[in-house]
Amino acid sequence: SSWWAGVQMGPPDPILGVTEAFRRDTNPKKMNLGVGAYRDDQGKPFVLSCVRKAEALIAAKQLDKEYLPIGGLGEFAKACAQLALGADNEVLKSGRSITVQTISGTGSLRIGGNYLARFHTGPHDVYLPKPSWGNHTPIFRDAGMQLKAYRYYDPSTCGFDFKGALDDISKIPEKSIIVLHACAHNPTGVDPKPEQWKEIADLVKKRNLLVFFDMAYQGFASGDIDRDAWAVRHFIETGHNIVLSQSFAKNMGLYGERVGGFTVVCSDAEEAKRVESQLKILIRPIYSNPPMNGARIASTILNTPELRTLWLEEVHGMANRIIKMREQLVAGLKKQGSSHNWQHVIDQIGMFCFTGLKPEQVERLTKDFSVYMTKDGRISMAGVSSGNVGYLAEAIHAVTK
Ligand SMILES: Cc1ncc(COP(=O)(O)O)c(CN[C@](O)(C(=O)O)[C@@H](O)C(=O)O)c1O
Repeated sequence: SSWWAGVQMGPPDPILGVTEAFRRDTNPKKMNLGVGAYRDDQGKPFVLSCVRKAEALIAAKQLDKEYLPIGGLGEFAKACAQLALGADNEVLKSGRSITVQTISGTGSLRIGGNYLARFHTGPHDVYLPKPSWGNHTPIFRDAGMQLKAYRYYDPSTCGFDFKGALDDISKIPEKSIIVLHACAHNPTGVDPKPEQWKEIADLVKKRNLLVFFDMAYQGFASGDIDRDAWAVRHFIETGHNIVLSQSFAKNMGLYGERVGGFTVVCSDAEEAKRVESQLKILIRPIYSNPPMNGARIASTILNTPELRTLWLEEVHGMANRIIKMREQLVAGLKKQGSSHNWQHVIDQIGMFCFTGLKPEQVERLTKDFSVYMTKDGRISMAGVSSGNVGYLAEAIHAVTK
C-alpha cells in the first residue's frame, strides 16, 4: 500500500481557510473580513510608498546574494530592537539583549517556543489570554510546551476582564510563562489601559513569571509607534527581563516578505552573548539563515530618516482608516435601527473587531450575505471600506435584530 495511506485529511486553517472559502464565492457583494491583512478604501492590498522607495534604493545598490548570518541582517536586528524598546533604552545601551531576525512574527514565536523548551528552567507551561490568536496554541504546542490560559475577554461587556485576569494571574505557578499581546489584542481588539498594565506588571513580578510579549501591530493600533510599545517598555523599566516577538507584516505591509524579530532581554551583556550563541545553534538546523529581501526593506526604512518619517505617516494613515471604519459601521448600524449597544466596536483597537456575534449569526452572515469572517465573530476591520460598510451594517443588523 502507499506510504501515506494513514495520512488523514486535515481541517482548513480557522483563519486562512476563510480566505479560501471567500475566493470560491461568486457573489459580487462578497466581503473578506477574515485574515488580518490591510486593504485600502478600494479594498486593495496596500504597498506602502516608503516600501517602494526603499526597494528602489536597494535595487540601485546592486547588492550580492550572499548568505546572511544565522541571526539575520545585523542592521535590521538593531533597528528592530530600537523600534520596540526606544533607541535610548538602557537595555540596548548596556548591550544586555539579543535580537535575531526571524521569519516574521510566527517564526519569532516559534523560535521563542523552541528556545524556551530547550532552556527554560521553570514549568514549561505557556499561559495564553482567553481568547488569543489561534496560531499561538499550535506554535507553542509543536515547540514542545504545554498550553494554559488566563481570563482576558469579558463577553458580557465585549471588553477587558481585568478582575478575572488578575485573579487568574495571581494563581499562575512561579516561573511559568505568560504571553501578553503588546497592543491591538487579537482577536478581541481589547487592550488593558496603562493603569491596568501597571497592576498586571506588578502582579506578574510578584508571581515571578517569564513574560513573552507578542508585538505584531506596533504603530498599527494607535497609529503611534511609541504609544503602542508603552506596555513592553513599562515591563522592562519595572525590571522584567522579557522575551519579545515582533512582526513587520502589518505595520509595514510586508506580509509575504516574512520580516520579524525575536528579542531576549538578559541580565547583562555576557549573558546576552551566551543566549545569542544558543539561538544560533537552534536556528541553524531549522532554516540556517533568514531571507534578506524583506529585512533590507525594513532596515532601509527604519535607518533612512525621510523614509522613516514617511513610514510613520503611512502607518498612522492605516490606523486612522480603520478607526474611521469602526465609526462608520456603528453609524450604519444605528441608521439600520439596531437596538444593540455597539460601543465596543468603537472602543476596540487595531486590526480586529470582536463583534460578539454568535456562531450561528456568523454562519448566516456568510450564507445569506457572503460576509466572511472567523467563527468566533472576529472581523478584520481592514476589509471594511466606505464602499461596503453600509452593506455590512445591513447584514449584521439582519442577523442580530
Ligand atoms: C498576535 C499575532 N501575532 C503574530 C502574528 C503573526 O503574523 P506574521 O507571522 O505574518 O508576522 C499575527 C498575525 N495574525 C493574522 O493577522 C490574523 O490573525 O489574521 C494573520 O496574519 C494570521 O496569520 O493569522 C498575530 O495576529
